[in-house]
Amino acid sequence: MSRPGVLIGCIADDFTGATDIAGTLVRAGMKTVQTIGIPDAHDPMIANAEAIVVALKSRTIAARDAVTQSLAALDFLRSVGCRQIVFKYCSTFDSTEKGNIGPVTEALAKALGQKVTIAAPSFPANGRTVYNGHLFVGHVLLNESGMQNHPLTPMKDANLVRVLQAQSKGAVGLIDLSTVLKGAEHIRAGIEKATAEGVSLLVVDAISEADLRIIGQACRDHILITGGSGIALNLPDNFRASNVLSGVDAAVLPTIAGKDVVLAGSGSLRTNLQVARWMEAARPAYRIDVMKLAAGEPVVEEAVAFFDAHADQTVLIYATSPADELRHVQAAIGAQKAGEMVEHALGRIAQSLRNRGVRRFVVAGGETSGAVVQALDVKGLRIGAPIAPGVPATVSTDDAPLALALKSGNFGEVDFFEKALLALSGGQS
Ligand SMILES: Nc1ncnc2c1ncn2[C@@H]1O[C@H](COP(=O)(O)OP(=O)(O)O)[C@@H](O)[C@H]1O
Ligand SMILES: O=C(O)[C@@H](O)C(=O)COP(=O)(O)O
Repeated sequence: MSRPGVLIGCIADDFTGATDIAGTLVRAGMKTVQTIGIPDAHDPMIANAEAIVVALKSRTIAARDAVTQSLAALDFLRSVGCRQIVFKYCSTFDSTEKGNIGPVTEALAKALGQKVTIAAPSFPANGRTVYNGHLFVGHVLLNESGMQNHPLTPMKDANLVRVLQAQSKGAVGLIDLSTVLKGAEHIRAGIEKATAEGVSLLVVDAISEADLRIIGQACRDHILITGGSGIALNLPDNFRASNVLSGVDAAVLPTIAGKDVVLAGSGSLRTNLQVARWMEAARPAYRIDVMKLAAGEPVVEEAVAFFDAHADQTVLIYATSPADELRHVQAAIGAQKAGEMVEHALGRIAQSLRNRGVRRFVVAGGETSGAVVQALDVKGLRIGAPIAPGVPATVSTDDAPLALALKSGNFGEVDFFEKALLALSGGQS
């Protein structure tokens, strides 16, 4: 069988989200490459890919910039022949008050000539489900899950129809669970009916992977699909059904020798627990004091000196702090500015540590991962086996490869850092 070319192209609005969906496609048996930004169409790293995930850092930037970047990613993906496009955003629908999920979806749909587009953020493996248009995290509504305190994208409303409507020009509707449970034909009929009524965006309920599978089947012919990584789990099946996948084992990565480090810039509840667990085990940890950073003190140099002083151990360098401390810092400095300062500092620290022989990086936080990966000048990632749901091991595609675990703030069990370090060093996680 001749190589069918790239089948699925994803545009991810942050870097951990990108590795999440890339890992999902790999698990589903597709040879997948994650690019950091938009590569050249002839870049050798994408030569044998069946799926390409373009990682953007567009979740919290101005909506018009997010649209421009996403359309450029779309142009690239179409130029290499992608047959289906997935716009991947967060399973907790992270967005600022002014976007960007609505504007980017509408711009992509317009460019692709698609009248109605689904929004399916549900990710049951990580406890994110959508019921009657409301997003739950575990047993609680999104706005009670800790996400209401997110440093950059506080989510204060769990009603996704309302949230998406506030960001969109077109009308937003709902395909509810009772329709999903009746099967793909009923979902298609529901989509057709909504389209006839002038709806152009449809939040779709899903509380299980089985629901997502049916939705994937129902939207087999949609050239654009949007959602979390859960929706991608079954998309490869649509291509498998037409016998165009190579079937090669997609997840074998080389082991990367060198030192390692954990960098945490997420403010999420789960990362706070993971940091606490590290300290309970009395492992070395350096806390980035954001007020000192803002005052121009040499925090980056201190963090690097801390690393040097613990040469025979793995260190954690973190800015992660509980919600009340975060609020205090944000009130003093401003949320956006504080976030940028922390990201910049962690990026510089990552550069210095690479110069000291660090080759394996565990990074917590989506924006944080974006900053670190860009500072390390990584251009692409090969995707390996999962360390936790939504977090695969990865190895950069360059000549001096780095091993990276890019973790969404809220993903992973409390011992994730240990597991990730083990997985990146070639051990079993
Ligand atoms: N102590 C802190 N004070 C202010 N901002 C912080 C602090 N710690 C982290 N941040 C910022 O909060 C943001 C966290 O976002 P992100 O890395 O995407 O984490 P998550 O994956 O949990 O969303 C980043 O911009 C980061 O720089
Ligand atoms: O869908 C998800 O939950 C993740 O893939 C994701 O996008 C993570 O974003 P951050 O929590 O900002 O890392």
